[in-house]
Amino acid sequence: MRAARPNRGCLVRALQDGTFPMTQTTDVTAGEAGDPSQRLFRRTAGTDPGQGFSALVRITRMTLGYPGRVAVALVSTLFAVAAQLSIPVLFGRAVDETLILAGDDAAGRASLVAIALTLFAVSVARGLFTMAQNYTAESVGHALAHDLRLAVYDKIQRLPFSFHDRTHSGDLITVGMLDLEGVRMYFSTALVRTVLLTLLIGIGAWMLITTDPLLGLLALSFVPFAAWRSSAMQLTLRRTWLVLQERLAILSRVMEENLAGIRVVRAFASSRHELGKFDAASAEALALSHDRVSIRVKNTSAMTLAFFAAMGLVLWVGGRQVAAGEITVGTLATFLTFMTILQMPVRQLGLMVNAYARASTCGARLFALLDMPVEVDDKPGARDLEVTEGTLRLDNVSFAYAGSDGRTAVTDVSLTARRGETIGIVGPPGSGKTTLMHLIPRYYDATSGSISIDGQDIRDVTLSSLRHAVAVVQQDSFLFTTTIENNIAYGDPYARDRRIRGVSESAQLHDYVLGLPRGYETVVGERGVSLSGGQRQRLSIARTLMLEPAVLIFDDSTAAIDAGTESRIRSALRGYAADRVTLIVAHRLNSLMHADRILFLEEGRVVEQGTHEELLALGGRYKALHDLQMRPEGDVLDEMEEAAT
Ligand SMILES: Nc1ncnc2c1ncn2[C@@H]1O[C@H](COP(=O)(O)OP(=O)(O)OP(=O)(O)O)[C@@H](O)[C@H]1O
Repeated sequence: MRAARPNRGCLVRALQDGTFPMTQTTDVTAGEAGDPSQRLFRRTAGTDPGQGFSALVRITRMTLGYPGRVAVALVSTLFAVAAQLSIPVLFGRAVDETLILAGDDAAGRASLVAIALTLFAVSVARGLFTMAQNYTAESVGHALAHDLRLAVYDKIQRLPFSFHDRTHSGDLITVGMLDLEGVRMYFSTALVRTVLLTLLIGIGAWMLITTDPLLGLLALSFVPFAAWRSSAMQLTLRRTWLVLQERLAILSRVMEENLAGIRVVRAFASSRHELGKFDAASAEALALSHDRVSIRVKNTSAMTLAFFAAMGLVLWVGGRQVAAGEITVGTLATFLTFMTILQMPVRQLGLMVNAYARASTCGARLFALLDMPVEVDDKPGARDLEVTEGTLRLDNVSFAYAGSDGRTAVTDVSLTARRGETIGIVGPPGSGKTTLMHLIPRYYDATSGSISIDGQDIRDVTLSSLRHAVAVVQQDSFLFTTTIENNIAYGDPYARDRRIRGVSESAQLHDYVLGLPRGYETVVGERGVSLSGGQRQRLSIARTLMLEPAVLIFDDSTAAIDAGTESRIRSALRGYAADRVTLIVAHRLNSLMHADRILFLEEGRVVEQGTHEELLALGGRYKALHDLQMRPEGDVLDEMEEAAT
């Protein structure tokens, strides 16, 4: 019976409680319980205050790595504040001078002109210093972001496969883009603005209060309210922004999955169901966006009201004082001008508070990623692998994936393969063939036992030398969006054309490429010419053949190639295989029955091994598989029908 489709309400609820129906790998919370590092990527999860504070200290220290630019930014801020504070004073004096100019007083006029010119010069200076402050502060942020971006990229390259198994690539990209942005803004929006606002409000308040305490307090009365509302607004906006980010991430994953699986969606006529998922995610994002606009509008209006109320009070009280001759009109103008100047920075105080909050959480997440241990890495003092005899040896190798509760995917596998030998590995799906192959180039480290090449334990040699010596033609043949030639020469960008053509011929790709209008210059990959599965696999084989490794692994990499082409590839590689150990994982026995030895894996263990003939004579699992594959299809179907009746 077909399960009922979830209605829209269910989908919205599912989005809210994080149980949105998606594949396991796309669920942001997947694996979180067993793996604390995954909490790193929950954007709405709170950061430990201690971690947040140490992140701020660390960003500040990193910022000091650009002392010249930091000094220029801070000095420019000081001068910009000084210029800004003198504007209301000069303006007040200009007003008083104007009033004194009742008669045609030449000296008074000259003084007014001098004040006007000074005011102009101070305004220009203020503009120039503010420009220098903004430019240098931003440039410090960008330089820091550049360094961190490289560090994040480098880290992602070095993090173990087990980490990538559990982590959605979109989450890593988010850390590398959004979190980095939060850290980038720290110096200009948090630190420099703190200096600016402290000086501006501090010195300004002192100037006003010493001039007239009552009027000064009235002029500053809007500051605490505006600062509070602005900070509260920004922090609320930030919280909703984080939720919005998660909603948008879900939206983009729904879209990504739909694009990647467009054929499945169409084939199952599920467009309406998929549209429902997308609609639910989008409606959530829309509702949040409305909330955000409403928060912003309400708070901005409240701050404007507070400012004009304070201004009204200053005018009322100040006007009475002017009438009573206690202060001059110029002094009142100074107070009003100062309020106008102070208004914008105070209203933006929330941005500063937000910049601290953002930098602390973004920084904590970013540093958690950067500080993550690289499980598979070079040992201190590791030496390059030296291949002499070219012998590969596995001694009682076992392996369990992280989070598998100790259930081993590979158990006690031992094997010795000498140069020139070909070893076939066969077994039912999930029996551990790929896992075993991934232990040899150290994509994962064996949980117990050891693997060595020419007597050197692979954990004692450098990873780069090991991966030059062990090449894997993967199950999934990933192509870069570039020419066929560049894709083949990926492991050796300076390879001569002749060599590229040679490996392409061995992989039975050459004739196909020559048939393309642009030949080896044809661009492939996501947006280029689409190659068939078999052509992609042949390209992937050609790319690996460029490496001249000591151990060559074919991980079910000829499954999409027809038997005739595969046999031609095998013949072409005969000489090549004589110079190295070749391991062939395959489901089709035709692909490996020529091997010198064949291992039959079941539930991670080698249950049978020998040559093709020996295994047939043994009459065990290999023979059963052989009989199944070699029998005419009709016989198998008859047998299945018989079993069913
Ligand atoms: N990255 C992973 N994380 C956790 N478990 C995994 C991972 N990859 C594979 N496994 C599990 O390890 C076991 C062996 O998988 P493996 O891919 O090695 O089998 P296989 O024999 O190569 O299968 P197939 O023939 O289908 O390619 C399976 O139970 C599988 O679910």
